[in-house]
Amino acid sequence: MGSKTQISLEKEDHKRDADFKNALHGKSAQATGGFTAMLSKGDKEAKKLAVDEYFKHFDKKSAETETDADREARTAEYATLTRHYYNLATDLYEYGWGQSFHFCRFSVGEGFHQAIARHEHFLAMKIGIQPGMKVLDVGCGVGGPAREIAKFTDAHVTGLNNNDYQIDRATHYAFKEGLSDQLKFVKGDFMQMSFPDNSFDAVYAIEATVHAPKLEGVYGEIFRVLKPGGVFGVYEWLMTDDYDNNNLEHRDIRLAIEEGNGISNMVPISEALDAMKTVGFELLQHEDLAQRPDRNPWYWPIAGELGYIQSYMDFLTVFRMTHAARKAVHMFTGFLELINIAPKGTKKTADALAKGADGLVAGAKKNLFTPMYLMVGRKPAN
Ligand SMILES: CC(C)=CCC[C@@H](C)[C@H]1CC[C@H]2C3=C(CC[C@]12C)[C@@]1(C)CC[C@H](O)C[C@@H]1CC3
Repeated sequence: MGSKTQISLEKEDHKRDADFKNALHGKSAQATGGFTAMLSKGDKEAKKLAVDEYFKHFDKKSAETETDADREARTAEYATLTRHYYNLATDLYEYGWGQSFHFCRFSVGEGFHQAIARHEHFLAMKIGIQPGMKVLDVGCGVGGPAREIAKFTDAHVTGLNNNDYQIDRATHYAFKEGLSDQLKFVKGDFMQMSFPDNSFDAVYAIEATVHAPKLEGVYGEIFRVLKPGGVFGVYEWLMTDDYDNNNLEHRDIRLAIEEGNGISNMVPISEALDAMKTVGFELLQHEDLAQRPDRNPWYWPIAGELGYIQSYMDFLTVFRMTHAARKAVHMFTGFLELINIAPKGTKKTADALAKGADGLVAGAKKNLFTPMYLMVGRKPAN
């Protein structure tokens, strides 16, 4: 299951990606919410291409029949796979979850958005962000965490992202919140960053580096751009020690998580720890936060277990994640495709996300998977 093979990097082409974003998303990056954005897309052919490019890696594949070559084909195209995944999934994420694309712990009585923000503050605190620092957010999504951390710490945050549409969304939200002076969003592959050596005071990554074809590659780049003495903190998606690659049910769960979440190859905790040390970090802390004895488990919103709701406001947020609401989205998107309002592939994407969510819940309940393995590492001072 570990990835011992050497990975070659995908050649970047920023013009091709920007042209594709314009064709697929048109002006929808300025739309108010995820659902409105979903319905105001551009070229239907571009959508078909994104769907084909993404699902070619998963269609007709199963844990039973999958070969090493299938996995290698996915990791070889890690950047294209992830870029197209987010071309397809971003609007649904915003509609169903919000603008911070990550899970979190929940304390007693805490509302959904408050818990999400606290998870971000916790990481900012762990890496010691101070006012005025230059901080890098690796895989910044539409910038929810970067905005929260900029407001919370008064630092300057640069978000790095491989998806042009998400960069447009992030830039739009930062402008709307009057944060343009504190935030900047940059296009790029985190396996081959364009930043000079030693350019950031601190770096964080929230549930993003799982998209890397090899953790050593992305952690190595983070180590390079971090100033000596600077600290890196990450919430990593990993398979736990209970995961057994010889168990078909376990492999089924891992593949469902990978397909529903744009991941080419998810690795065990040991591989992440080794990668941190190999690239040179002095490991200050590592802990699976999913193992803390919280009354409400991290996965409860996507499990649709409404009994865990802690405030009336959360009902509206979490209702969208229940099986009933997912089914409604499935039927509605199917209908919109039929009458030619939504481009083909919208329903297929919604279904893959729902299947991925079931995989996440099954993985969590069987303790095979964690989305919040915290690692904090320091780059030694010269
Ligand atoms: C993909 C990675 C590495 C991180 C994203 C974590 C979460 C924000 C997403 C994982 C599964 C997603 C689903 C949705 C929103 C975003 C996630 C929780 C939906 C609830 C969006 C609305 C759809 O109808 C159902 C989705 C299920 C999965």
